[in-house]
Amino acid sequence: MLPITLTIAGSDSGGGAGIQADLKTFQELKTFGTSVLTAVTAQNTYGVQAVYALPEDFIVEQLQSIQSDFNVNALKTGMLFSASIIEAVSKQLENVQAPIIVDPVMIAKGGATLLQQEAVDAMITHLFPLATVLTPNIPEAETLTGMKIQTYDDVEQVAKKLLAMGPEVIVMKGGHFAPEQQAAIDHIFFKNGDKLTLSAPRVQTKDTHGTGCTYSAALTAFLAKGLPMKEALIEAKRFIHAAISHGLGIGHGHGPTNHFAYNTKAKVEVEIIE
Ligand SMILES: Nc1ncnc2c1ncn2[C@@H]1O[C@H](COP(=O)(O)OP(=O)(O)OP(=O)(O)O)[C@@H](O)[C@H]1O
Ligand SMILES: Cc1ncc(COP(=O)(O)O)c(N)n1
Repeated sequence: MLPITLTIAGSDSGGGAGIQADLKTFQELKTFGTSVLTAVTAQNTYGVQAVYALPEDFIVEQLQSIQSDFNVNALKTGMLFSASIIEAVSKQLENVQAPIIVDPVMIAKGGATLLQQEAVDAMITHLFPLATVLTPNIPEAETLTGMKIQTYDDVEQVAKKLLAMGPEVIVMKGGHFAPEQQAAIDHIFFKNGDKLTLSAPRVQTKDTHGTGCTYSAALTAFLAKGLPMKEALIEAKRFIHAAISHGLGIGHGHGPTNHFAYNTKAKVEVEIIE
């Protein structure tokens, strides 16, 4: 049976992030992608020009349509925008057995707000207890914990605080961490105390629009296909690295990543430290 994936996220008219990045990734990884739209953005590679959030009851309606018909094997959340959307979505996910990947999207590359300030608390209270994996970038992890991250020790302390909020796995994404380093390193922490570090060469490119969305969508797809957690994390890192390495040169700002690359280009070895 074809694995079924679901993304609950915002639309990016520019096609590089949000629902569009998620569905492209789901398709490339041979899963059947479904979607629940939370908001629509007018967006391109320069940034976000406008945001229109959908009414909560209509978001719930979409989710109920999927839940009443499909056996979703894994799902992710992306842009959730407001406290009321987070509350409505979380309530609907309470009895879900499939893995839930929470990408705590807050701010777009150009600085636009994709999560209202007061929604941060709602995310921690209502959604984190349901999360299997949480995938913050460094600024998001700082906002969620009120702690500053400068060293590896800080990364570990922050991850511990996030684990205490409910998720089983925390992926501290390294795109924003130590950009002078030659590597893009993700530090992963498990509830049972295990750690996993995944490192790949840092690519010098401005085409990184949608990296976070694409990464969490790839992780969702690999989990939906039944890969064990560590293997799914490693393959998702390979997917995003291929996508960043082979930019498409689309648009005039921060271009999208290449969702075809994992299947069409030679694979880069990811360094795995356990
Ligand atoms: N220049 C780069 N070269 C290689 N890998 C990268 C680069 N930038 C980010 N990554 C990887 O991409 C994934 C997403 O990380 P990142 O920290 O960029 O997420 P994000 O901040 O949510 O995305 P965005 O910046 O698009 O909002 C991680 O695995 C990270 O290591
Ligand atoms: C609709 C939408 N959702 C999410 C992001 C963030 O994208 P990313 O963090 O992957 O660059 C975005 N720019 N637009």
